[in-house]
This record gives sequence, C-alpha cells and structure tokens, in this order.
Amino acid sequence: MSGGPAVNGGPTAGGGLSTNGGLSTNGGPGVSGGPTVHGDLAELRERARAVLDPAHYDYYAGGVGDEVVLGENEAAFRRLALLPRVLRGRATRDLAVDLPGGRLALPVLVAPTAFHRLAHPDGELATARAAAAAGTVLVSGVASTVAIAEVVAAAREVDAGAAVWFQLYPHPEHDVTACLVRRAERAGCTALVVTADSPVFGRHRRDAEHGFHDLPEGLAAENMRDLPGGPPGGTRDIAMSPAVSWADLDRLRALTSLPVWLKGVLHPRDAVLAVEHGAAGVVVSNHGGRQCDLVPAAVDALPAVVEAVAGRVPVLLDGGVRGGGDVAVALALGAAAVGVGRPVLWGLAAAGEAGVARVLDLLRDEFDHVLALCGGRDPADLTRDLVVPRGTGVSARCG
Ligand SMILES: Cc1cc2nc3c(=O)[nH]c(=O)nc-3n(C[C@H](O)[C@H](O)[C@H](O)COP(=O)(O)O)c2cc1C
Ligand SMILES: CC(C)CC(=O)C(=O)O
Repeated sequence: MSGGPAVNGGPTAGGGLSTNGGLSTNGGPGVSGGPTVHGDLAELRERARAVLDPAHYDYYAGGVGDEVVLGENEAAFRRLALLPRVLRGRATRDLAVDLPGGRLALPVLVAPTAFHRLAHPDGELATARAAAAAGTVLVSGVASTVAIAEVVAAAREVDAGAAVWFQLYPHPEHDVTACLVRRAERAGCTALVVTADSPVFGRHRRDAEHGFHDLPEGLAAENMRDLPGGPPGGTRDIAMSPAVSWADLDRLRALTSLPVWLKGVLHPRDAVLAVEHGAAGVVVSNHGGRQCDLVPAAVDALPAVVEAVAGRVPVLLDGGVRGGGDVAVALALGAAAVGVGRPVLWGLAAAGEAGVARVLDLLRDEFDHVLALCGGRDPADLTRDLVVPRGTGVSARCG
C-alpha cells in the first residue's frame, strides 16, 4: 500500500488524503468521435457499480454522516419546476458560456473529483480527452492519479485550445502551495479553483466500513510528488487545515495572474468576501454532500449567493445535477454554469473516455432540449421567473 496514514480520516493516496429522441429536429451530433456508448446516467451508474470494487464504488458514491445532504442535493431539484415561456425560441440554440479561464461549449463543466484511476486505467487522461472533445472545462483535482502536466497535454491533443483548471486546497506549508501553483501554471492551466469547504475531511461511514484508507498499490496522488518537505520521488499528503483563512486566498492570488475561483461557498456573506478578496468567481457547492451533513442542498443555497454577488463575478453550482433540466433550473436561478462530479465518474468507470463523452453528450442534448421547450435561444434567456416551487405554479417574481 502507498504512503502515510490517513489524514483527517480520509483515504490516503500515497501522499494523498489521505428530442430529439429519434426525430431529427435540430439534434446535434455526439461530442465524441470514439465508440458509441448507450444508456442514460442511471444505467451508467449501474454499469459502474457492476465493474467497480465495492469499496471504490462507495468512496465515489458516498457522502458524509447519514448522507442527508447527499440525497438532498438531488431532491431539491425535484422540488422545483420550470415555468416555460412560449413562442420566442429559435431554430438552433447557442449553448456557449464565457467564464474567467475559458469558454464552455455547453454550460456544464467537470467538477474536480479525486483518483480517476480507481475508475478506469486511463484515469484523468480519459476524462481530460472527453471534456476537451465536448468543448468544456475539466477542473482537474490536486488529488488526481495523473500529474497535471499530463492531464493538460491529453486535453490539448484533442483540442489545442482546451481549457483545464487546477483545483487545490491551500496547504499549511506555503511553499507547498506555491509549488503546486507553479506546476499548474507550467502545465498550461487557465484557472485555479481553491476549495474552501474542507478545513477537515468529512467522515464517510462507507469508507470506514470497507476499511478504505489507502489507494491500491501503484496509484498515487501524482501532483503531490516531489514537493518541498517530502522524500525525493515520494509524495506528500493532501493536508487540510482548519486554520485556512482569507489570508491564504490573498497569498495564493499574489502568487499567480491566473483567475482564482473559490469553491465550496454556501453563505452569501462569504460570497461577498470572495469578491472583495479578488476571486474571479464562486462555486456554490457542498462538496457533493461529502463534508458537512447539516448544510442546505446546493441549489437551495444558490439564489441568496447570486443575489449577494449581484453580478460582480460569475457563480457556478455543483451538487446533484443529474440531467439537462437541472442545468436549466440552476441557470435560471443565476448560475453561469454547473459542475458535475459523480456522473462523470460513472461514465468513466463504465466505458472510459467514451463513457465520459456519453455523460457530457447526454447533458448537452437534454439541456438544449429543455432550453428549446422554455423558448430559450441561449442560456441568458433562462431567467429567475422561470423557476417556481413545484406544486405552486407561481413565481414570486412573476408579474
Ligand atoms: C469521489 C469524489 C471526490 C471528490 N474530490 C474532490 C476534490 O478532490 N476536490 C474538490 O474540491 N471537490 C471534490 N469533490 C466534490 C466535487 O468537486 C463536487 O463538488 C461534487 O461531486 C458535486 O456533486 P455531484 O457529485 O452530485 O455532481 C469530490 C466528489 C466526489 C464524489
Ligand atoms: C482526497 C480527497 C481530498 C478528495 C475529496 O475531496 C473527496 O473525496 O471528497
């Protein structure tokens, strides 16, 4: 087994913590030139469950505590309905969104998730290729099982203009953070994402039950290799620190000219502070229900953050997005785009690069379809008045 003891109770990582439905009505071609993969997201999840080691499946699928927030992230979307506008659409829709750090061909990006080689031997290389082929951003995590330079190179082989962002946790040793930032810059990343919701690692019962604390032999968090304070050729743990503060964000921003996103914001006041501290954007996220089991569903936290930020920076959302309708609801509530975590892992486990391509293709096609049903020409047509609490049919802002 690899590396040191679990950090804060998480797995260690050898240095890691530890319709067009048949009718041809403007449906675009699939995003991937690779083998065709069939099935919807639920089927891909079942295929992933069938092929993965149960401990690894549960690491991906699980959440913190009683997994209340894990379920709520998806349930909250089901409590919302769309109130479409009619007779204002157009034949083809423009799905693209411009963000600090890159242009997305669809308002869906790949959220950072750890250890893709647990899902498929190609790991983050496959994810990077599929994201690039779809024309969207991969937020590559510090906890990736392929080094960031190789991840970016894989994306750029598919599309020389592909944008890859790098996610990190501020390390308590500042020279380690600085080294990670330099690596991401040298690799060609176009933005950084600082995850702020993890002062300590969430306690996951499923991991404890499986005794999953280490990556299998041969896998490691490759970005953590050869860092200051670590053994030559060896890896350091992904350290989380309860002492992390706004000063760490300031210090990190001073290290780089790349746009810096702040991920894991739920409180509107923190969103305002993020703007004041120069964040290029904020990501409303509860870490997919993996950190604190007492917080609101991500989509329920979104409107207050959007209101507080008041258009000064873009707001992203992740957590519980499982279809194009969810994407549309999040955008109508003010998100500029959404991130998807687990669905990408299910696609990767089920069919490697083609599986991730299938997930992004499904989301793109479903979103385009819902946008058309709402009389939308582009994402900007999805406005707040289009979302109503299910069961009411009335928007507070209608009129
Ligand atoms: C297995 C797994 C690993 C994750 N690893 C990270 C990580 O290393 N850094 C991070 O900021 N977020 C991480 N996340 C959280 C995701 O970025 C994202 O917030 C979450 O998955 C969104 O919820 P969804 O899975 O319902 O789409 C992880 C999520 C999962 C499921
Ligand atoms: C290695 C961990 C830090 C990855 C993570 O954030 C998670 O599993 O939720």
